[in-house]
Amino acid sequence: MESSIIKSQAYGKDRVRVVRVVRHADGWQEVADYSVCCLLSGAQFESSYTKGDNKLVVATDSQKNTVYYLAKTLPAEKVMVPEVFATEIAKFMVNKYAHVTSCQVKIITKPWERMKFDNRSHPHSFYREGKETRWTEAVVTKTNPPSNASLVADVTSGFYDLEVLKTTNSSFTDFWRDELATLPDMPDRMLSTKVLCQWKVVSKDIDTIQALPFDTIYNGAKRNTLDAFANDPRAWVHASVQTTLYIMADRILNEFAAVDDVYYALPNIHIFPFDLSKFGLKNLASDAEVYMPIADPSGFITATISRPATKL
Ligand SMILES: O=c1[nH]c(=O)c2[nH]c(=O)[nH]c2[nH]1
Repeated sequence: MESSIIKSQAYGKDRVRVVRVVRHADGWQEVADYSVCCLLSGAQFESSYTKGDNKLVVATDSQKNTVYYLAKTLPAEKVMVPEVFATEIAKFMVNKYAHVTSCQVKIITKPWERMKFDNRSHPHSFYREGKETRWTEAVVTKTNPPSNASLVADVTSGFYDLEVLKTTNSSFTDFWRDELATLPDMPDRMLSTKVLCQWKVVSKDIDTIQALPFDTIYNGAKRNTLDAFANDPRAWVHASVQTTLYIMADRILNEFAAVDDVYYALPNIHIFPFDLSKFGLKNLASDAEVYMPIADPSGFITATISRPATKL
């Protein structure tokens, strides 16, 4: 047992729930609602695992306190953008504690939509529209531990549980045929998925990363996802979830130079026409109007898409 070695370790506080309100003089208010996970790493923590030595252990309780402390003391704009808040927390940890060489902060946001009445946005009332959830994970690392000399940050951001459905303009035909293939060609089908999309910005110094337009990238990723799903003619011509995924990611990479790669996970939530021929009713192929959603199993299409390596 005692000859075992630690291959990696990280510890901290998960599910730190914090709500930050920004109150403007004219009565307009903003809200950010977060669940934060903060994890510290460093070789000197090994003795807390192997020798029962807590001397260098920054209590997870203290890490939780730090999240609230920073939510109050940072300028509001550094708290309201989750990517910036995550990098601020991680930067604070690696700067304050010499023996912390890397800090990983994940923030899940609870999206509150501002209420609108007669097309006018309400100054301080919000509602939850869908299940779609934005999150981010920032990792800040000392380039030359244990010195504080320089820090690099990697940020991965995304959203999950964006549910979409279209009732036509999707197909799946001309696939591999053998004795195990029973699925007929589907030249026109329903398509439904629950989108998980994430994008990565790698190895930047903190100031460069914090200057990126994270809200714009998030809104653009969502817009491109929906637009490619509903409108991109290539998704219709090539016709598979795989093609739709590639088009979505390609559009995000083309629009946002700061994004290094894009990952999607797209379950193909099957909704098949219900065979009513026993009742003398035509409800298959082009006659389909009544469908049965299939809870399980679903297809599951994933890929990470990036730019081609630049030639030197
Ligand atoms: O878009 C699809 N891609 C597949 O790989 C596949 N496989 C399947 O059964 N249906 C679908 N649909």
